[in-house]
Amino acid sequence: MFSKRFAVQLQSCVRQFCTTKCLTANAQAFEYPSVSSKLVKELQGIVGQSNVSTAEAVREQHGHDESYHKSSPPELVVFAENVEHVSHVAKLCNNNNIPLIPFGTGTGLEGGINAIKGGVCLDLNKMNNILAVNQEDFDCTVEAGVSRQTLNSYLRDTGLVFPIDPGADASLCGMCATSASGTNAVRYGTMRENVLNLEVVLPDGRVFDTAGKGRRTKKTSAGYNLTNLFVGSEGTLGIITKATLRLYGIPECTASAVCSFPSVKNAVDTTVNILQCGIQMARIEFLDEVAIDAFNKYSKYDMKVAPSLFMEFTGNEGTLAKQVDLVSEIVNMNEGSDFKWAEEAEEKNRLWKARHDIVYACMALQPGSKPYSTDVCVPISRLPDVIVRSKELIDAAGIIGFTLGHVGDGNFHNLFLINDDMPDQKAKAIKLSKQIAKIAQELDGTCTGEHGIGLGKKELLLREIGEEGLEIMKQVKSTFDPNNIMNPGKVFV
Ligand SMILES: Cc1cc2c(cc1C)N(C[C@H](O)[C@H](O)[C@H](O)COP(=O)(O)OP(=O)(O)OC[C@H]1O[C@@H](n3cnc4c(N)ncnc43)[C@H](O)[C@@H]1O)c1[nH]c(=O)[nH]c(=O)c1N2
Ligand SMILES: CCCCCCC(=O)C(=O)O
Ligand SMILES: [Mn+2]
Repeated sequence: MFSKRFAVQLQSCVRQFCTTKCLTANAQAFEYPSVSSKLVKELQGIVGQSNVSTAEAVREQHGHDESYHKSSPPELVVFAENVEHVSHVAKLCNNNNIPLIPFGTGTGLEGGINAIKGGVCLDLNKMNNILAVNQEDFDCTVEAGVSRQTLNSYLRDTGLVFPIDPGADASLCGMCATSASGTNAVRYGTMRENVLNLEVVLPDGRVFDTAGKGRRTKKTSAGYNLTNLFVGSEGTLGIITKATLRLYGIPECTASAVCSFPSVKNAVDTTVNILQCGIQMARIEFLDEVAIDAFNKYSKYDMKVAPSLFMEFTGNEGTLAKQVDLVSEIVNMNEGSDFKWAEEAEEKNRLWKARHDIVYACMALQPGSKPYSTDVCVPISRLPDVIVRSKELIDAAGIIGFTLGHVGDGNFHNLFLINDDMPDQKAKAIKLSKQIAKIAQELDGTCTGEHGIGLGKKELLLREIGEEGLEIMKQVKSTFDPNNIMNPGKVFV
């Protein structure tokens, strides 16, 4: 008798053989079988007919995120309503060797959802219940489709907030999957520091909780950190169906300010000085003069067109005043000027919304274009060097590039606008972003602080962690996903 394990291995060899044959016969074919009409019927049997769509418009909508990557629609889209749906769909795809791509809200910036190997897109938006808010314990549990703004609206009267804030209203489990962050990370950390537990469905249909069922402690030393294995896994290991997240009390007082500098270096040096003095900031964001120009035009501001810092201070009345005085001194020391304060809640919200809208502000300067953005992160002392060098490279390439970022974390972006009619511009953007990522890596940094690897940074991941590191990651993947059906073609070269 064959053991079950041997049978699985044999099945996998047969598949590989068939795949090779299929590819030789037809260079256009995916390395996976197409979804058959029998499988469509079986999927309909699991989730109901109305939750399976092969309509072109629906497939197209699920074939790309907000990045420049060419759209690759899945063969069909399945809408899951509960974890049982997810489990049965995963198992069926796994048994038939069909690629399965989890879909949050499609706001990713690295082509994470593009179905480059065909298969089934699993849309989780219908799983949109907020399952628990434990006010005394500062945590909550949400289903996969709940977005960060929906959660924060729900929390409005509790005095609590979930602070991780990518510019888009992304799904919270999508944010887990990309290890997202945003302007608040300098104070609250990224998704990695704020996820207490995840419910995950593996490709074979097994459902498990990464920290153990119902666990929601701030600390744990119990075994391997499976929670953080899934944070940043970009849909390549399993489907995250629930997340238990940390919440925070809304600070008693906040104040926001902007100020301008004569050069990029002055602005970035200011950031480094503030952090080196141990001043706890809630936000320190940088926008260069090119980005400020777009910001003014799109959001109707009249800031000086110069490298600028956007800051937020939090505390009580006493501590806030002290922090503000210290920061003002550091800003003056670095020749900063034009301090403008936003004190009313409405004005503060307008300022930070405008900051979050910056991608759209830049895109409005060249309608019809797509954003191509870098996302490097370096140790804070290296930040002035890498930002100045990236801007020099952009100027030398003769392309418009916007520079901005979460400089309080050593994380920043250069944004280039890409248009199909401008292949030259695209080639320059690709070359520049590789150069900038390599500079960051040489300065002990990473090619992605928060957007992930997706399709565009696979080579850079190899460069960053080396052959051995990548091989170990692949071994981890094959433990969870031996048939390589979970979001194939992403993350790994
Ligand atoms: C204007 C604007 C501004 C920003 C950003 C985007 C845009 C359009 N982003 C990027 C984006 O919002 C971020 O990557 C989100 O985490 C993506 O969440 P979605 O739900 O949209 O995931 P989306 O559906 O795009 O999927 C992203 C990846 O996660 C996987 N995935 C999604 N849901 C999953 C699940 N439940 N289980 C397993 N895998 C899943 C997908 O398969 C894919 O690989 C960002 N980001 C950031 O970190 N900081 C920022 O400041 C910004 N700013
Ligand atoms: C130049 C900006 C592109 C960055 C994309 C969005 C983002 O992460 C942000 O911080 O804004
Ligand atoms: Mn960002």
